[in-house]
Amino acid sequence: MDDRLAFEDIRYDRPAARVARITLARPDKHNAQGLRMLYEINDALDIAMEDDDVNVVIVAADGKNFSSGHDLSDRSRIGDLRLPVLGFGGYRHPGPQGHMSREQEVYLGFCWRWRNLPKPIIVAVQGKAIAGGLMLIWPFDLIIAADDAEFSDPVVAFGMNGHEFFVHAFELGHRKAKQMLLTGEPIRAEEAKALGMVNEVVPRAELEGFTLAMAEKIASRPAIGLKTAKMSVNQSMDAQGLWNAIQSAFNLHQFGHANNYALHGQLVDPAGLETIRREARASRKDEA
Ligand SMILES: C/C=C/C(=O)SCCNC(=O)CCNC(=O)[C@H](O)C(C)(C)COP(=O)(O)OP(=O)(O)OC[C@H]1O[C@@H](n2cnc3c(N)ncnc32)[C@H](O)[C@@H]1OP(=O)(O)O
Repeated sequence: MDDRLAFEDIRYDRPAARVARITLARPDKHNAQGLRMLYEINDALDIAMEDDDVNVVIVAADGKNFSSGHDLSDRSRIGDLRLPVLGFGGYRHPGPQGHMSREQEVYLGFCWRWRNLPKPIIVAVQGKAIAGGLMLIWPFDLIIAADDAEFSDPVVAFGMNGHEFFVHAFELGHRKAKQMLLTGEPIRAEEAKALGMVNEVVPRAELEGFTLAMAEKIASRPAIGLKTAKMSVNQSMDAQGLWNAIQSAFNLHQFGHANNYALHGQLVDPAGLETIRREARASRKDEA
């Protein structure tokens, strides 16, 4: 057995011929993404890419919510878990310098790498995908949403511009991107589909089966056609300046952390967390 399959925060399985599936498996924390989860996803994607019997990958999540974003309680450090795979280096520098290196590795680096992998990757989303949770969705190719899915990036409340893989305007159009960021409010599944951000919306109970059926259909096609079609669409977005836009926003993101560091002695404005939690509680009351 491949040693890398001994995962803790995800599962890797093969639910159908030529289909691999990665499942986020921390439902008690709403699939908050600590370093371990991010490195495990990266390893699992490597396994799927190296396997010539896999044509398509599904990314799914256990539990009520797809992901609550970065694990705000994670105190592990790059190098505690395994050697860095992208090697930006400088992770141990204090303050914003080291923080920027770490975010280049585990957020920007991973997301851009995942976005450019040669096989199609389909994400199945239910419940909330908050801030960094979008980084486990937007790098991938097709998005199937349950009818209860909602997408938000409320981190302006932390004094930040948004999460680190800044493709918001490409995903939503510039006006909706601004609304999402400036208000912190979620975009729900049907609206996300109308905006072209989500491919299909299905009842929650049908999410797994629908996604698997689509994956099997795609997986029956030749790998070279899948790879070149994916690359061609990606390159048309590259030609519109996607990568340059992402990097510019990443630099502003680092400025935001440095500013918070200077003002609050930490990388985010601590008042923001309470704002986000209060608004999440209020939205649950509205739903009840
Ligand atoms: C640039 C920055 C990017 C980022 O991604 S920053 C992170 C942004 N995300 C958030 O701020 C999300 C905060 N979490 C929430 O708003 C709520 O949670 C939810 C709406 C997701 C769920 O609410 P409910 O159903 O009431 O569950 P619960 O009691 O709040 O959470 C259950 C357990 O999950 C932990 N948890 C939730 N989100 C995170 C997280 N992002 N990082 C670490 N832990 C998290 C809690 O603390 C708690 O834990 P325990 O059971 O031990 O008390």
